[in-house]
Order: sequence, then C-alpha cells, then structure tokens
Amino acid sequence: MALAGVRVIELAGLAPVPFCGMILADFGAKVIRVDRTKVAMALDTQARGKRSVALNLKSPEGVAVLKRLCVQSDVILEPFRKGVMEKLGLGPEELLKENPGLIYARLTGYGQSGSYAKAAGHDINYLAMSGLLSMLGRSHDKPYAPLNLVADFAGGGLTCAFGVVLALLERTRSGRGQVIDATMVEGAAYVSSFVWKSRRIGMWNNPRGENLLDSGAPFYDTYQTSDGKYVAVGAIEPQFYTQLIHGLGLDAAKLPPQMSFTDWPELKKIFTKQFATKSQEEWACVFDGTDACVTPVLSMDEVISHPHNQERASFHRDAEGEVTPNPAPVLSRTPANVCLDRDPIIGEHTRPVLEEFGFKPTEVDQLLSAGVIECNSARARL
Ligand SMILES: C[C@H](CCC[C@@H](C)[C@H]1CC[C@H]2[C@@H]3[C@H](O)C[C@@H]4C[C@H](O)CC[C@]4(C)[C@H]3C[C@H](O)[C@]12C)C(=O)SCCNC(=O)CCNC(=O)[C@H](O)C(C)(C)COP(=O)(O)OP(=O)(O)OC[C@H]1O[C@@H](n2cnc3c(N)ncnc32)[C@H](O)[C@@H]1OP(=O)(O)O
Repeated sequence: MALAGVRVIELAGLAPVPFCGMILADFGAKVIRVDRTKVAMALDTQARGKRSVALNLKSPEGVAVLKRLCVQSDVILEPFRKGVMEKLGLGPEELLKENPGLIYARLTGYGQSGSYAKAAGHDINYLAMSGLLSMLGRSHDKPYAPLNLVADFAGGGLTCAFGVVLALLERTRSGRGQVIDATMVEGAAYVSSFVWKSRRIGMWNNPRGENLLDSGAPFYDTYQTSDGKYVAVGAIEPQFYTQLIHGLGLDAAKLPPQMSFTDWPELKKIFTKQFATKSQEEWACVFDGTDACVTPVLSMDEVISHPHNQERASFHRDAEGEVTPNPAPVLSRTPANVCLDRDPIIGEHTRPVLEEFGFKPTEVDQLLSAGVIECNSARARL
C-alpha cells in the first residue's frame, strides 16, 4: 500500500484526528493511538487498523515513553488545543530535536496562533468562523451545519492527512520533517474555495437558499416521492434539464424558462407535485440510464445493496456487521486495504508495541507497576 512502512503516533482525540489516523492506516501506515489511562471506552469510532497504547502523559516516565516512540516514528498527530503539548514537554521543538525527520501534525480548530487559539470549539464553530456556514441553509431559514462533516472531516482530518502526505513527499527530497499547523477554520474555508471564487460570476448573489446550488433552483434539490422516500435532482445543464422535464412527463412549452430565477418557486411546486405521483423505485425506472441527473436518496443501510455501489464494491460490512464506506480514492496499483478486525481495546497493544519499539520486557513491567501504562487484553473485556 502507498503508505506501507510509515509509522504514525496518533494522540487520542475526538473526531478529526481519529479520521486522519484512519485514512493513513487505510492506506498502509502503522498507526499507534496513544490513549489516556483509566479510561473505560475509547471515543474513537474511526479506529480500524489502529493499535492502542494506554500511556499517562501526565507523568515524566510517560513523556519519556512517548519520546522514545516518536524517535522511531515518521508522524505524530496531535488533537489538542494550542499549548497542551508544550506544557507536557512534548512540543515540536523537543520532538524534532530528537527526530529531525518527524512530521508533527497539529490539527486544531483555530490554529497555533490568533486570539481564538486556546478556545474550545467544535465543527459548527469552525464552520461559522470560515464564512461557509453563512451560505448553508434553505431560504428564510437559519444557517444549517451539514452534520460535522465540513470542518471536522473535509477541512480537518482529510486536509491534515493531505498535509502529512505532502510533508512525507517533501521529506524524500530534504530528509527533514516539519510542523503542520492544520486548522479546521482554514480547512473548511479552503475546501469551499469554489464558493469564494464563484462569487464574482454571480453564483451567490441571492439570499441564502435562493441560489443555483443551495436549494434555490428547482432542478437542483430533493423531492419526496409517493412512498415517503426522496430523489435528488441535479439537472443543471440544459441538455440534462430537457431529459428531466421529459422524464417528469411535463410539456416544456408550458413551463417558464429554466433559468428564470423569479419563476423557480413556481417550478418547484410543479416538480414537487409530479415527484409525489410515483415511488422512489418507479422514478428510478424512469430515470436510470438517462442523463436527467435524478438519483434515489439512499439511506446509510441501502447504499450497500444499490446495484451501482455493489458493482464497484464501494461499501463493506465491518467486524460489527455495520455498513462502512471503503477508502477513497482507489489507487490502481497500490490500493488501500481496509482492516476488517474489530476496533482496538484501550491499551490492548501497549506491551507488544513497546517491545516492538525496543523496550525490554522488564521495562514494560516497571512502567506497568508504576501506573504509567496500562496493558489490557480483549479477553478481560468480554
Ligand atoms: C462535533 C465534533 C465532536 C463530536 C464528539 C462526539 C463524537 C463525542 C462527544 C461525546 C461522545 C460520547 C460521550 O463521551 C458518551 C459516550 C462515552 C463512551 O466512552 C463512548 C460513547 C459515547 C456515546 C461518546 C461517543 C462520541 O465519542 C461522542 C458523542 C467535533 O467538533 S470534534 C473537534 C473538536 N475540536 C478539536 O479537535 C480542536 C482541537 N482540540 C481542542 O480544541 C480541544 O482538545 C477540545 C476538543 C476543545 C477539548 O478540550 P479539552 O479541554 O478537553 O482538552 P485539551 O485542552 O485539548 O487538553 C487535553 C488534555 O488532556 C491531557 N491528555 C491528553 N492525552 C493524555 C494522556 N495520554 N495522558 C494524560 N493526559 C492526557 C492533556 O495533557 C491535556 O490536559 P490539560 O487540559 O491539563 O492541559
């Protein structure tokens, strides 16, 4: 796999850094998640392919252990607010001194500088600060955050993983590591560059929810079908819009022009009425195989059985039998290889990992009896 041989130390965090660690693990990196001790359950729901070491970083011995792990690793992923690692004596200055090739990825909401740097926050706060949240939501409604996807994951974990790969590539030339200051405000803003860069062509001149791609256009929205399900319509170009009108059984001559903004509410009413006359499956029979850009809105459990997704094997069932997306993108020669094992128990791999990194069994025993580490076994949890 593309990241085979890359060693990553992931400090346990809430959602963005776990996603970054999962991406790196999916594509072949050896990811060791460093968990707190005395914690019942991991918060990490994106733990596949990782190993867990339970380590108390509030002890000098624990700090020494982490330093030894980082000296032999390529990447450290840090999920804490500004200053926490420095307080522990584990800041970039210390760790890069001992391992100049280390890539020190710091994924925060607001970054390592700026007046908000030490403030707590979550996806919705970062999305708000990026400017993008002001653009999201239906007409005459308040701004709406699409789950915690844009800041936490698109602009957070994924962008950070991109930064790690960039730094790994650069290190092949320079031999040197560096610090990645990944912030979710900037990441969310960056992944939405299209919105910023298309303002000048008038794409967003109308109020929120009344533009082409923000649920304002009748040909770019969702519609309920007779069985209470939904279809998604994305017929933007005129040649696709023509096929939409045909599939709906409407007479284009009797409709207002597609791009007549002021007629969009009326057109939306007509489409709503039409889509309510058939079930989702019946509309799929009408539109599958056409370029009308109409697709079923599939539930998270339906996606795995849709023929297209099945043909590509885009989803799999994990160890718990839950539907799970496969890694993306698909590399032809070195594709990702999803770990289907169950998620690690906190501290499950403390001993094997420490010994793999050169700790003598007696050292591990001493750290264990001093409460610096925890070694838990899956059997003990059953
Ligand atoms: C929208 C998302 C958030 C979604 C979160 C949900 C996924 C989860 C929220 C609640 C969870 C459920 C709940 O817990 C109940 C169940 C529990 C069960 O165990 C599992 C199932 C649950 C249902 C569980 C399920 C889910 O997990 C939940 C629903 C986001 O937006 S996430 C993005 C958040 N923001 C960032 O990541 C930006 C950067 N980080 C920060 O700003 C801060 O970390 C943050 C997030 C504000 C938290 O601040 P906090 O004060 O808590 O921490 P920090 O200031 O960062 O300091 C960390 C301290 O911890 C010490 N430390 C770290 N590692 C160790 C260690 N190994 N040993 C010892 N100590 C350690 C570190 O030294 C710091 O100590 P100090 O504070 O003294 O300096």
